[in-house]
Amino acid sequence: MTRSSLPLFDADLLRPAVVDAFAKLDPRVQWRNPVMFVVYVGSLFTSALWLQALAGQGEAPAWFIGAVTLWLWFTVLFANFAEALAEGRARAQAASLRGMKKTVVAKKLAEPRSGAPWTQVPGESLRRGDVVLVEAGDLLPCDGEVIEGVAAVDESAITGESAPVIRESGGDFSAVTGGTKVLSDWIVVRCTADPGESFLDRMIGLVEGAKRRKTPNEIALTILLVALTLVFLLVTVTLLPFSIYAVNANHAGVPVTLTVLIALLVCLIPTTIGGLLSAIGVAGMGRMLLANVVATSGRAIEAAGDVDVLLLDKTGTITLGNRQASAFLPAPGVSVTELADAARLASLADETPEGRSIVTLARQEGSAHEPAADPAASFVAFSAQTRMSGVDLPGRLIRKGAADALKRWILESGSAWPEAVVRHVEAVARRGSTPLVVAERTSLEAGSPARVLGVVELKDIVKSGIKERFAQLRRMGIRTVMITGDNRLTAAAIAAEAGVDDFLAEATPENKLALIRQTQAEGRLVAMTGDGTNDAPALAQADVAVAMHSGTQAAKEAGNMVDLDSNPTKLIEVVEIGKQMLMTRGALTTFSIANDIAKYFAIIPAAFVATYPQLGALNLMHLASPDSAILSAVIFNALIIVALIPLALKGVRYRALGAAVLLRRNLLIYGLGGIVAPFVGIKLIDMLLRLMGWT
Ligand SMILES: Nc1ncnc2c1ncn2[C@@H]1O[C@H](COP(=O)(O)OP(=O)(O)OP(=O)(O)O)[C@@H](O)[C@H]1O
Ligand SMILES: [K+]
Ligand SMILES: [Mg+2]
Repeated sequence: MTRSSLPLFDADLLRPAVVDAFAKLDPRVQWRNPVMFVVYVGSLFTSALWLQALAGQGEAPAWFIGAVTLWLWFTVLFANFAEALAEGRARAQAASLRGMKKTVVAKKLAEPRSGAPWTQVPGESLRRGDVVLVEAGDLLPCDGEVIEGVAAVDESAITGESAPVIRESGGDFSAVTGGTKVLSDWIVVRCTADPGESFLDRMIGLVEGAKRRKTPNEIALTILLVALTLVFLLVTVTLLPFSIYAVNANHAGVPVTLTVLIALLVCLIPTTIGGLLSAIGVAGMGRMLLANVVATSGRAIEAAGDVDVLLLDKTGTITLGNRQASAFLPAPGVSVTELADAARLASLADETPEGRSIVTLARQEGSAHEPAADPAASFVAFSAQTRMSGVDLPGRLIRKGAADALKRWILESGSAWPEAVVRHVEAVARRGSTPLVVAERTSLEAGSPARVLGVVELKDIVKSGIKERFAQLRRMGIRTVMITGDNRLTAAAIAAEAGVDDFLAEATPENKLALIRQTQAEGRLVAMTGDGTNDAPALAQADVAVAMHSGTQAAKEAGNMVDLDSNPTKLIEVVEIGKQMLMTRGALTTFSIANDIAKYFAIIPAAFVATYPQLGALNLMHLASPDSAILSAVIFNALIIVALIPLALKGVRYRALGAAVLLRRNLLIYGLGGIVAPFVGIKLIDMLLRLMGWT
């Protein structure tokens, strides 16, 4: 689902933004933005000069100093306002997600199991590690992980999707989010976040000014802007002695005033981009939320604009991930019932959806005897490293798992790997299903008798519409690679069906991590989309890491974005938003610097015509008077910030064109626009001032 965009200038957001613009006059806030800090100090300076003028000792007429001062303060306030408005919008969007964060009464369990006594506590008192019981009709009091039970959960408050989802312990569907509602049955949940630290809270922290950090690109741009500011500061400061010297040498003219010098400085430094820079970044986060993506890192949004490779996990990301056992294919000489019985024994303690579905299918296939809970049985849990699970009974070890893992296990015993099983495995894999081989040994000693019992087919479905979306990513210049723990044949079948560019099969979490590191070492920016706990290390390493909201808590913690729609191709939007943000920043920087050219013509002749009358010839714009020229330039400089707020908040339009074409287009529009706009704007303001009788 996509949330509807807020109107750009919503009355409910405008008022607080205006108040906030004044609150941001705090020098500690201003200090964070060096370019605007110069304007801030300049405004303080001219304010003092104005007071002096009111007292009758002004360097220029009080009305002139007063008017310049007023517009310098407006410049600071407009920049503050842009930032406050962007923050307000992003906050409002986040609040629409947090709307359900009401006070919830939690049933806190004394022990981490169902049936333990519970006490009622307020949801805010819960800490990481606390265990709660959530029953039908209850709201989830915290973000957490299901450790027992299965329930249908209404997550519409977060995803906007009305169909309930199943949340259960064990597999990749165990994460639950605070504020969502359990519709049926019950679950025992371990809280994974302290109050105020859920991923939604972190995202909100990111848009709040106080906690926001500059991204690497923002820092680089800020350094450039500061360097420019320093150059202009130096130029302006040295103009004063020159002016005084010229007046003394010629015994004629008047030296330039401090007010004019400060006005000149503010007009020349890159205030347009300086004033809008943080608004552009915050607006990017807001746009992510509109796409139903909660970003917890500004740096990741920026990196998204430059992504080269997208790695995706298969199960749960490209496919629906609800792998269900659909058939038993016994080895020669083994009956279906015998295979079903063994598979069932090996799955009794397997809490993954795969394990549970095997038990269900075994019952349907006539595995009649309910295996008694054998006190001597010890269960071997599934792990992404071993890629198998099973049970150890006295004199009988049963395993089920990936074919290559089981093959190694069987060959260790010295037994053969039957050809018939290879054929079953291949047939299942070619259908895009996951084959699980079931086998048994009498002991782990080499040479102990072993037997392969057959293959269980786990069916999964490729999410619809995915192929077209991958084609779109290809057009954007992004390579898609599927990485899966599954075997090569299944991987190849799913890769072909989904239309990815490449795949890596039989991958362990270490392999996934290694692939990302290697790709990054080649100088490429890597995005990763995944849902499972075993994807967490890879997600933590990727530059842009989008965790599926349907996935595990571990995946969400490791990623730097969560897609509430759990849509693997959401990266298309994420990339577009990233590119749009980078382009907006570039466009406004170009515009801001191009602006200077016109300002030279407007303000320099005006500032120094009193000192060097010959400069009058440079008054190409035929402005009314030197005072009017300077004031018009200052007013234009302030108003252009307001005029560009919509562009900063909405972003320039992104089109899937080549990078070079885009750059040329933007240079033309914003470079040329930046040169022309002030000539027109300053002239108009000058005429208006004259009409109103100000100058
Ligand atoms: N419960 C289980 N018991 C035994 N073996 C399993 C179980 N679940 C999965 N396997 C086997 O282990 C392999 C890897 O596991 P898993 O599917 O979790 O890997 P993955 O790296 O997350 O890949 P994917 O992209 O498919 O999610 C599976 O392909 C399957 O052969
Ligand atoms: K400027
Ligand atoms: Mg997985």
